[in-house]
Amino acid sequence: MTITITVEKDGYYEGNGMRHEPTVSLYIIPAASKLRRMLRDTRDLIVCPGVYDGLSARIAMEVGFKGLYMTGAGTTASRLGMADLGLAQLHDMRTNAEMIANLDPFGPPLIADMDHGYGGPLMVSKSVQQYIQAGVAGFHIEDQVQNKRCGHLGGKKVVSLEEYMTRIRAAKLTKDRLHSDIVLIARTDALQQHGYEDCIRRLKAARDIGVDVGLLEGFTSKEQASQAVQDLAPWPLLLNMVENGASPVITTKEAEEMGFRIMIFSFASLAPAYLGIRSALMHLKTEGIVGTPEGLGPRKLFEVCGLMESMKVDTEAGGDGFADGV
Ligand SMILES: C[C@](O)(C(=O)O)[C@H](CC(=O)O)C(=O)O
Repeated sequence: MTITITVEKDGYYEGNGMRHEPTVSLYIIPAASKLRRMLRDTRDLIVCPGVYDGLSARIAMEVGFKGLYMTGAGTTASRLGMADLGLAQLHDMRTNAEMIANLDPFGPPLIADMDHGYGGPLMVSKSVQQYIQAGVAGFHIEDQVQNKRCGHLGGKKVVSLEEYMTRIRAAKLTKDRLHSDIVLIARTDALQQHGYEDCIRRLKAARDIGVDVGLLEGFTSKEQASQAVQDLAPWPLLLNMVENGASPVITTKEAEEMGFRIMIFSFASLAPAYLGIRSALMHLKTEGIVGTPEGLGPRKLFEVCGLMESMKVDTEAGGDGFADGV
């Protein structure tokens, strides 16, 4: 059966000879659909810097990245002041992701860390539903045990393939039930404990359930990274580049040549923030002044955070809050 739908200029559409009111916005493309289309319609590597709060996300958008990645390590460090040891819960992760994903409705899609899904299949389902409702475009879910840790630390443990697949199935079923385009990314941390072949087995099992993208965490060599792309082709793979972590340094150019489709840089904002803040505070301690470069006053920082757009909204609505500027 062929259904022809004609969308009219006013957004109404015709179907079965009748005019229908649009039930979905024709103007804002959901971030999940945007990301899905980027994966499907281009061959480009989608580069997503890791962001962990509103300011780091705003900076990444100012620089013009086409995608963003919300790091769980960064979220845990900035919201809880703790190390990436499975301490952030669904609430911490979802509220952070929701804020970042909604900073600019026309902005870059956000891929978010979902750790192990925060529990059994029921919790995974709840997590997926909340990420969808938060406007997250894609997320990765892994096979580490509940007492998880950063993928670039030693001593990681993973659950059995069977248990991991219950998480994956719960995620896929929830996505389908909610008719969401959210991009599912299966991550395996099994390399340390079980070796490369087991990782490929786990990722293939996730792929066969209908997961969109694979992530093998903690490659130990460039050859291994390249091999994984070939072993799983044409299934798209995501590369997590953590400089000074467990893996060799791989640039975006090299990742693109290897055939990766998405690349995240988990510590892209967190490490420079540590260096920048520490150096400024050391200066304050020793010199009695922060020493902020000229031009970097409150106004500049607020501009990065949408000052002009906010003023426009008020003025267009007839408000006089900014009649005399700021
Ligand atoms: C990708 C990751 O899950 C993250 O939280 O950003 C971390 C990054 C890290 O802690 O090195 C991970 O790789 O486990």
